[in-house]
Amino acid sequence: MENKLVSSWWKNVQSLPENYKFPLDQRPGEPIDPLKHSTPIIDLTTHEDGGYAQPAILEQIIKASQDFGYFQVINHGISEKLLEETIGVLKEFFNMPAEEKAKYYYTGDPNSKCKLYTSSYNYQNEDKHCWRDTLAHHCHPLQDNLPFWPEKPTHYREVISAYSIETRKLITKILDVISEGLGLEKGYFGGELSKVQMLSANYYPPCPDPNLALGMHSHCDPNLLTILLQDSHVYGLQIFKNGKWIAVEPIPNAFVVIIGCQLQIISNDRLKSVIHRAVTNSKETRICVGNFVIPSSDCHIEPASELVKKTTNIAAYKSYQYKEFLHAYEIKHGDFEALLQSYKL
Ligand SMILES: O=C(O)CCC(=O)C(=O)O
Ligand SMILES: [Fe+2]
Repeated sequence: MENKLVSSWWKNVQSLPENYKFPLDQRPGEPIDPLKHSTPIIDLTTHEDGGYAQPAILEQIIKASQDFGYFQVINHGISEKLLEETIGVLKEFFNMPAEEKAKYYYTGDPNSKCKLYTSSYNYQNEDKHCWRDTLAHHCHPLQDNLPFWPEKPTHYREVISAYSIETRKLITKILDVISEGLGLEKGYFGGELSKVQMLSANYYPPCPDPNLALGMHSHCDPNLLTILLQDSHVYGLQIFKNGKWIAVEPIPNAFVVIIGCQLQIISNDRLKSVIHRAVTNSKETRICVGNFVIPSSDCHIEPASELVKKTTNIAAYKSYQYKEFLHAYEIKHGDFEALLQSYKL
């Protein structure tokens, strides 16, 4: 079972196995160079009193979330050391011997609290596999979830605890700016809307033929908001805009913030959920650590009534429970437009 993990066998192959070669229409192709494109980068430097150094932050975040559905944040307050340790301990995890990783291998048990899998949860039924392994577990509340995390590498729990606490603070800060920008009360996205926090770390080893393979399929994130920590210099993330794939420049120590489907719906289409994917490269391993803020499964979701009242007065989406949306997402997540359409009023 454990030998399926690409992190355990990629060094033994010279060419890409057939079941990793995607059909022509799904192959990566040449993305648009990010440097020819205005990537939204937002500086979160704060004054001593906690206020932002740049007064325009609110408008910048809302504009980037409207126009792109994603942005990058720099000077966010999380130490470089912690970010390096986080990437480092995850690299160590995926580089452990196959027998050690086998303890966490996902066997299809939906109750397992720490899942290590390759390509997707649906490996058995896939026609083609993605060139990646993923380690996923919940991280909030910390004390309830920590006992299920990997015990090795020995400093995994210490580093990832600190990382989870710091990223939750940053996410809360960003969500507070978004709520203010949308004219909603402070803390609007707290409580049930952001009850769950999940870490999902992706490991993409060097791929023998990156032109034929994919690291992660094109998708939108079904949750509220995601922040991604990328390896400091390895390209891989791409976003889809105006019919084209654009590479997202890896900026050292920055986070990529991705607007999830729930934020698009709650904001009544003011903010956009971005379609994105990951490609591979032949030279370097890439790690991308995702932190997903997720509503509780019973949480009722609908366009925020205060926002609807202040704007069009017409809610674009019906109300539903988050678990219903997630179920629909699992069935048709490749077709983002159809998914959102099915919730339109
Ligand atoms: O590896 C990446 O850059 C993409 C990760 C991602 O989109 C996800 O985990 O949902
Ligand atoms: Fe994603």
